[in-house]
Amino acid sequence: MRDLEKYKGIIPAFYACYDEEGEVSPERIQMLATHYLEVGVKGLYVGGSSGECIYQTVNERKIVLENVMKAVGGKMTIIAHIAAPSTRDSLELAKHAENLGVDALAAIPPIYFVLPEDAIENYWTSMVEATDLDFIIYNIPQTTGYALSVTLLNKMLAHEQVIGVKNSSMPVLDINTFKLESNKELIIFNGPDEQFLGGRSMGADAGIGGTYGVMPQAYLTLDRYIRHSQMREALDLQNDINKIIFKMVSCQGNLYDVMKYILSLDGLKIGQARLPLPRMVETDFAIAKEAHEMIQKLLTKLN
Ligand SMILES: CC(=O)N[C@H](C=O)[C@@H](O)[C@H](O)[C@H](O)CO
Ligand SMILES: CC(=O)C(=O)O
Repeated sequence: MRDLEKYKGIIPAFYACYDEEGEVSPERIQMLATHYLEVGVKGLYVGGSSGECIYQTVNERKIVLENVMKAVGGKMTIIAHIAAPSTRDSLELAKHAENLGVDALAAIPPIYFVLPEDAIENYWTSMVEATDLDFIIYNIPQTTGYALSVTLLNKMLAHEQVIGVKNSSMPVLDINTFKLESNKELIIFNGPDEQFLGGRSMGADAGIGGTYGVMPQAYLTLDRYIRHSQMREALDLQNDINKIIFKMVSCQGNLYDVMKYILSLDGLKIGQARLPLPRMVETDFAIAKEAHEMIQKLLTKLN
């Protein structure tokens, strides 16, 4: 039986860290990873959507993971997202991640071409077979165009290494369905941060999220309320979190660019989001500052 306890908690999706020229910055990666270790989150999810993996070369993705591991490896749970457009590159990243000693691999389905389900199964299975690591399916239909079926989930769960799903589809019912219809005990990570409470209430064991990185303490508290069945407090806090997310996404610039700017206001400089992700426009800066103030107020209230 694999140890699933090490995944049960708050796992921020790690942001891409660039220098002022837009190059992957080893120093900034180590600085940001160390920051999250000090905040006390359970682990990090490296190289996913928030890590801008889609816009990075295989070599850059390796540098990112190497520096995360250098800073916090062995001190927190590390999940490496290793899906790349080709199976070939994904396998290279999988083996590299295993050599670095990460805890688990995660992968989206193949992107761009709409492929039949058996091609998706083959893609994931090659990654599972490439290493001995735990493997997490990443279900995010709104960006990949493929919604995980219970049939494929159960085929994948037949592999001992496949331990669960990071579920970013919007229906909370999907989480519940995967829990009830799966043929073995599995771990489910809530994806949409706006419904962390909903996902956890309907069976998610943990969370991996894109906005945890700008307010990890808020999600740590929310997770604690849920574990202690303080549902009234949990809903109030989820609402406070959502007002901040709604504020951030009201910017024209991409959410990742906005969150990087917000982190920079706290001295955590990790550059800008990579194009073609839209950068912040002039009017966004005041909105992002407001979001930053809302975060500070919330954290003060929680302390
Ligand atoms: C579509 C998407 O990227 N979803 C992320 C992961 O599940 C979430 O963490 C969002 O970043 C978050 O819920 C903000 O909308
Ligand atoms: C947002 C998220 O979970 C990701 O980076 O994939």
